[in-house]
Amino acid sequence: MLEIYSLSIDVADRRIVSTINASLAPGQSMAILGANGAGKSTLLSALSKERMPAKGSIVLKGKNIHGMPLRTLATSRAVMQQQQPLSFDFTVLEYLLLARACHNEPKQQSMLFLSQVVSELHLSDFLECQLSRLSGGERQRIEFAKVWLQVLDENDVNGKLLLLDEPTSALDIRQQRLFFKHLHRFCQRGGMVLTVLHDINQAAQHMDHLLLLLKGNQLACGPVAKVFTSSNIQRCFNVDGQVTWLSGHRFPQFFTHAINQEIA
Ligand SMILES: Nc1ncnc2c1ncn2[C@@H]1O[C@H](COP(=O)(O)OP(=O)(O)OP(=O)(O)O)[C@@H](O)[C@H]1O
Repeated sequence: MLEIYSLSIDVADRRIVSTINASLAPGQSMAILGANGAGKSTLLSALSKERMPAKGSIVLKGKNIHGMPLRTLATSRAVMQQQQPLSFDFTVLEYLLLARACHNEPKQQSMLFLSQVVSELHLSDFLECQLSRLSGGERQRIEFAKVWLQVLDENDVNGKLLLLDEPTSALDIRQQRLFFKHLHRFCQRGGMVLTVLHDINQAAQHMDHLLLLLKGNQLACGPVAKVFTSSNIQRCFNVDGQVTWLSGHRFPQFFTHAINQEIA
């Protein structure tokens, strides 16, 4: 379980995120939505312990993450940033193996877990490739495999947390669908996913819960059906439009009004 209590975050002496309260149970997924500059990445950086909050607490499996030994934290949650800098030109295999550094295990064991993830995410063909020669979308698929591999253990991914910052930004439409299929499987096995997404309709289709941020404040948080409303989305993004439940679909979608209608 992930619990966030009254979390506020300052950056350069300015309050960027205020009083966030949310929770995520094993098996659940949540998207953080909001306009550019709303504070989504800042919130994610505090949840990953990269940034110290000004107020509030973040509790993972009943323990405050700020009192947790680093190895426990590293094996309990993994973070996929928007862009990972390349320090060395690893092969994909070498790069993925870095994810196991926090597990005190023989290399043979690391290789077994790696094979499991690589086969599940259909990445076998990339293993011998140099990371620097991959396309943006291919690289993003490898980064996703890396976070999955980091938290995997004998109990699979039960109770483990993935924190993802725009994980589909470079993926084509087929790869996006596959990505959400994998994410769904991760949650079915008791994993938790908290992700920043820019595509609000993708979030409404694939996530269980949404956290809407408006200028660093929590505008709404809860199940998609409750939170993904025309008024919330209009307010959150300052755009005219309407939420519609299309027949034959079990999720809502937001359609903006024609641009000339908005201007008029
Ligand atoms: N290092 C920093 N120093 C000063 N201000 C910062 C710093 N990092 C972020 N900010 C400010 O914090 C606010 C929130 O930034 P953040 O990156 O969290 O937004 P976001 O919702 O992720 O935006 P986007 O959708 O554009 O990625 C912005 O106004 C940004 O200018």
